[in-house]
Amino acid sequence: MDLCVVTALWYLVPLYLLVYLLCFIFADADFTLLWASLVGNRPETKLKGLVVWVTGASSGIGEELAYQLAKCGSRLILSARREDELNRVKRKCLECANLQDEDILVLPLDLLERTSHEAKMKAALEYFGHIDILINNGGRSQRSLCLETSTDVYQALMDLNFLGTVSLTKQVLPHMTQRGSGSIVTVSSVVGLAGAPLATGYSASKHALQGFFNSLRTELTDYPKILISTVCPGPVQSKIVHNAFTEELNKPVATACNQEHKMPTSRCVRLMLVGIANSVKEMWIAQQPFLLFYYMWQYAPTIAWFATDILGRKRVQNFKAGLDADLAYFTKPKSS
Ligand SMILES: NC(=O)c1ccc[n+]([C@@H]2O[C@H](COP(=O)([O-])OP(=O)(O)OC[C@H]3O[C@@H](n4cnc5c(N)ncnc54)[C@H](O)[C@@H]3O)[C@@H](O)[C@H]2O)c1
Repeated sequence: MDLCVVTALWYLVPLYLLVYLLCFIFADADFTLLWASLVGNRPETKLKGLVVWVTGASSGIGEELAYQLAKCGSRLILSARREDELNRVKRKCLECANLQDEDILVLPLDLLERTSHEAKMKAALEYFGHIDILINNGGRSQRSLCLETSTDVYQALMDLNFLGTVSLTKQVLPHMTQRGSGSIVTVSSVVGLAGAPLATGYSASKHALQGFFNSLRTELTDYPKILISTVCPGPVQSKIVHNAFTEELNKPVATACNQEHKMPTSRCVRLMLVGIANSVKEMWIAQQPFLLFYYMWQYAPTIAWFATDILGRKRVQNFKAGLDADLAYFTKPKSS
């Protein structure tokens, strides 16, 4: 081989690896999604005018989805249980975007009341005539040790996060297969791919969603214009810890401290919209060092087990010491 080529390779390969490493250190999403955000379709172009149904739109990620979708010019169906909160979100959408009152339908919905979902679907169709995108976002997390957690809590987590989502999806899907197009986007979690202590039931419900939607996607290969997408965020600023289940139903979380160390909600939602606009089937969204864990779980599970055992032990110790479980990764345990 020519000496010049060998010398060039000698310098280029480490340079390539260095660039790759730097990209990875500063990445906050998987490379497909980051690539789409650099060179792919812009949500402002692709989502304009589409009818998007968002569940869990009264706070956190769902609320931010409403604002960013409104700015993209999407028409919205906002669902959650509290109508007054949804009206507040609607008002803010109208203030920040160029939409008319009739472009946003407030449709209160309880994911647990599965018998009401058919009527909600009818109401949505009567209003807009069709649905382009369903974003299954509503859900609750968990902060409790398995040994102390009542089976009722596990039942409630599966009823809400899994069956509630499946029920609404089953209402919307026939409409999309009839039209031959549409997107069903489901907010799963990093714990839908891996496991985390204090979240055994939550993680199980998100794994169930992953299994359901991964299977559904392959069942729908005759409908190439229907997108089934799952979003797997790591820690994101929202009310999720405050609203989490504990060891007993109706027992509130004791310590939910500030969320500043987590990914800003606006960044998570921007990446989600980029993913939807570019038909990304699975999105990994997390800041480092959490993003590293997704890759380890995917490509080096033995190393992932080792690392999660160390972090998991610390998380449990801190939880028992009365510290916020998320923040506890970055702080020393205190007994008072
Ligand atoms: N914030 C995070 O760190 C994080 C990470 C991974 C995944 N997620 C997922 O993101 C989604 C949104 O959560 P968030 O972080 O915005 O939390 P959040 O608590 O701020 O919002 C949850 C939303 O779900 C709604 N909801 C709860 N129970 C409902 C019911 N029975 N019927 C209808 N709506 C109901 C709430 O009213 C609220 O609007 C959830 O599915 C959650 O599992 C969040």
